Amino acid sequence: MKVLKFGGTSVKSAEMMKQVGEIVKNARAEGQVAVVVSAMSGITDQLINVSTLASQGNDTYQQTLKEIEKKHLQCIQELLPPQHQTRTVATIKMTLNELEDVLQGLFLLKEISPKSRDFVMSFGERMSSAIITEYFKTIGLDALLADGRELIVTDDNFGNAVVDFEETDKRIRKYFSRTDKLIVMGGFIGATVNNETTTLGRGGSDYTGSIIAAALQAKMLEIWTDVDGMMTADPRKVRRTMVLKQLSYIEALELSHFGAKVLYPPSVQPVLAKNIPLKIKNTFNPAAEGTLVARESVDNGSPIKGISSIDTVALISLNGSGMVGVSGFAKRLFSALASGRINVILITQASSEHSITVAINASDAAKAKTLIESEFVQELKSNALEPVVVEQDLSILAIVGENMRNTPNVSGKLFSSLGRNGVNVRAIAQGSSENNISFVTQNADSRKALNIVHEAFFLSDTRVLNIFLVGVGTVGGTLLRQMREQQEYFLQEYNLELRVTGIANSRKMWFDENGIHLPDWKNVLDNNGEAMSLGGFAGKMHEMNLRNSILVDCTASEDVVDLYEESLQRGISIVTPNKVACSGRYDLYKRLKQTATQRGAKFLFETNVGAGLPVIKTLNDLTQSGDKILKIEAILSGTLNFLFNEHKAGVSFSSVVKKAKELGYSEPDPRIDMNGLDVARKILILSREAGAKKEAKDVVSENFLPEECQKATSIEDFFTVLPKYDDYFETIRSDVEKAGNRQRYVAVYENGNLSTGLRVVGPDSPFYQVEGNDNLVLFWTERYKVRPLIVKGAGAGAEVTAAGIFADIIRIANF
Ligand SMILES: NC(=O)C1=CN([C@@H]2O[C@H](COP(=O)(O)OP(=O)(O)OC[C@H]3O[C@@H](n4cnc5c(N)ncnc54)[C@H](OP(=O)(O)O)[C@@H]3O)[C@@H](O)[C@H]2O)C=CC1
Ligand SMILES: N[C@@H](CC=O)C(=O)O
Repeated sequence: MKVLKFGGTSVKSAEMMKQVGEIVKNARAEGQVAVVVSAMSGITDQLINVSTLASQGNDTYQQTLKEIEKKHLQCIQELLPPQHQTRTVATIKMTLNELEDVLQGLFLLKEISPKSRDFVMSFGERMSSAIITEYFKTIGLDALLADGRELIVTDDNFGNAVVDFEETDKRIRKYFSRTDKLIVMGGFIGATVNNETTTLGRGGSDYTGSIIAAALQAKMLEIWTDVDGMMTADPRKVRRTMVLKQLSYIEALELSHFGAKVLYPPSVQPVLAKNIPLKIKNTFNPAAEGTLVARESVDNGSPIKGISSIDTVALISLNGSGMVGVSGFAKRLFSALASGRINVILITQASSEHSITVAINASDAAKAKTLIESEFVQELKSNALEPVVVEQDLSILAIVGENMRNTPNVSGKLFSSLGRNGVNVRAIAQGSSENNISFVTQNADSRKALNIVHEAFFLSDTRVLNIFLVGVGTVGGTLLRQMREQQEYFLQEYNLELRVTGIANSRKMWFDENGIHLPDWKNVLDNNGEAMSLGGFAGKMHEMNLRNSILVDCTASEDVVDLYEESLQRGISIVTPNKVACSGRYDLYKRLKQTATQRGAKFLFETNVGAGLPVIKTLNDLTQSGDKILKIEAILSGTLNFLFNEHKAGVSFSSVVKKAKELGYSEPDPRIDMNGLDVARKILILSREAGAKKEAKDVVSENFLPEECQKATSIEDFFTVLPKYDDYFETIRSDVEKAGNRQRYVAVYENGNLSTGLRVVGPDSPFYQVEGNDNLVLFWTERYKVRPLIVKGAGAGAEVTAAGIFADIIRIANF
């Protein structure tokens, strides 16, 4: 004997009932079958609605009643051949007349009891089972309709009736022993010994199937629904979920308790007790393998089987020194909650015994608080207890799996992945069975947390980086092109998905949680983008709340820097070539680094010095390995070096400056290169990274830009003024060249002193042969005392800078 239970979506229409007919026919061909059906999808809610409206004296219930009738009659018309329709239509009409009478009674009395509500709710299953039984007969199945109320005996706890298994099993066995026919019955409903209709709780049709299967010692219970099986997580909230092939009863129970709606939790118990396998199958896709629930858990390559969540949770905490060492507090707390029939979902108590926290349904919070306050009225008055604390807008997430038992580092992996992404955990519970670790987070973090944990346990070989890029100019635009070219490579070779989820320039911003199609970013931003505001950008990025988020700042703006601290606080990493933050006030630089460390986020700015060259990394490697920096001497401006190398006889200085801008070497405003500010910022950053507590004012900096150029009102204006000084620069250049020397702009950090300035260097200087837009950095250290450690190469340009930013982004993936 096999018991097949079909849910509401499986019988929602004539078309679906035909599909059910096919499935049942195939099963029947292999042996004895019993079928349990739910009400047609949506009908139970409509029945609750009509009963509420009627009991409120609102006659619009009649309208909904008509809709219920229409849906069933239409189904009959589409499903049954004409000669079978009359009898079934008559049955349904009679049933609906009975319902109408009951509703009329509720309307007149203006009241409803749990008992009459159960009676009204029973009509959904009664009608769907009657229709499908008739249909089965038309396709050659020897179907016989059974009424659940004659077989399932319960107490009178209406709405959630408790089954009398002894009597129920007896009746089921007797009923089935009298016939070989295909028994069809509506699930969800039962009756008391006095024949009062009861219901078994929402989702109770699964339970009916399980009760029948257990009573008949069936070889299998199949739950046919609208998904391919139990998933590793809710697919509406998590992408790339997987169907679980096999679960143990315990795992299925744990997952369904914590919100996986595929299975109604009580339905596991009867089949578990009889060791009857349960299979979850998809009526819409019968070929899919489904999920088998059996005694044994299988190894699926992960210590956990799934993650589930409940999003309507409140925490209630009882704190106070009066609890310490005093027995009976917990008992009184739980008795108070039980007296209000309040279900406790999670419990935590600190070993100091100073506090107990329970998680309950949010809708019970006010009632729970009142009950607790009245139970502990004396202790609260005497301050032995602090006022009861209620926290709302919370979610519980649970990871579930029998293989967690005795597997070290499951909780380590769970909480470190959450911590790295800035998800705060409010409460934790793990049973000693180690089947489940539950934790409480803010509602706003629930979806993100699900994705983080899912990725950590099921997609450990695949990671997603969600990138929010502000600044899509010379460097940012090149970065987008490089990422587009490498996206496929990272996915294939490293299972790393680079998803650009937000972009902005100073005018427009655009977001796409699924990743912006990079070949089109410009069009999309220009044509679809909304007006840019930094508050709006940050707000949207925080609202999206995606795991592994990175804010990439490719502007030269001070305002964008204002976004860093809150982003890091929220666990969003920062990658930037913008030097403003690290060369601004020392306390901001320090705070950003500390916040990143505290929040498990990264703050990476390798391209602040030397563009794509590994200057900061080299310095960090030296200091972290215990070396001591004695001196840093460096050419740090690619633009200035380019100017000194390309300015030749017959080539005007101003034309070379223009070229440096066109080639993307200079700052958006080239005066920042030429007045020495860019180099001053870089040497300041290196000194800070070497451990010095320095401010911008500590850098003695030489500006060789004529005052009129400096004072130009705009960049355009600057380029108009600059040619006036071509002769001035040419005189300096030719004098230096005549003497066999070259000009260089050199920064030095030594003995705590910082300076930058022009130098005339001869062929014996290491700076003489630094070509094009190259940088050269000499690190003199305790270990590199005789000859310095040298970093050399292109120190400016969009390609190398974007590559350095890209490398920082990838470093985050590799942490
Ligand atoms: N070029 C190089 O070799 C190197 C550059 N860097 C640094 O890279 C950064 C970017 O330089 P680069 O690409 O040349 O500059 P660009 O001027 O070409 O691009 C700047 C981008 O930032 C946008 N932007 C400016 N202000 C804001 C704002 N407040 N909000 C949103 N977007 C803004 C601009 O938008 P819009 O177009 O609308 O104005 C533009 O998209 C600079 O900090 C520079 O110091 C670092 C190392 C090397
Ligand atoms: N403008 C800078 C670019 C990198 O910071 C330079 O020329 O070095």
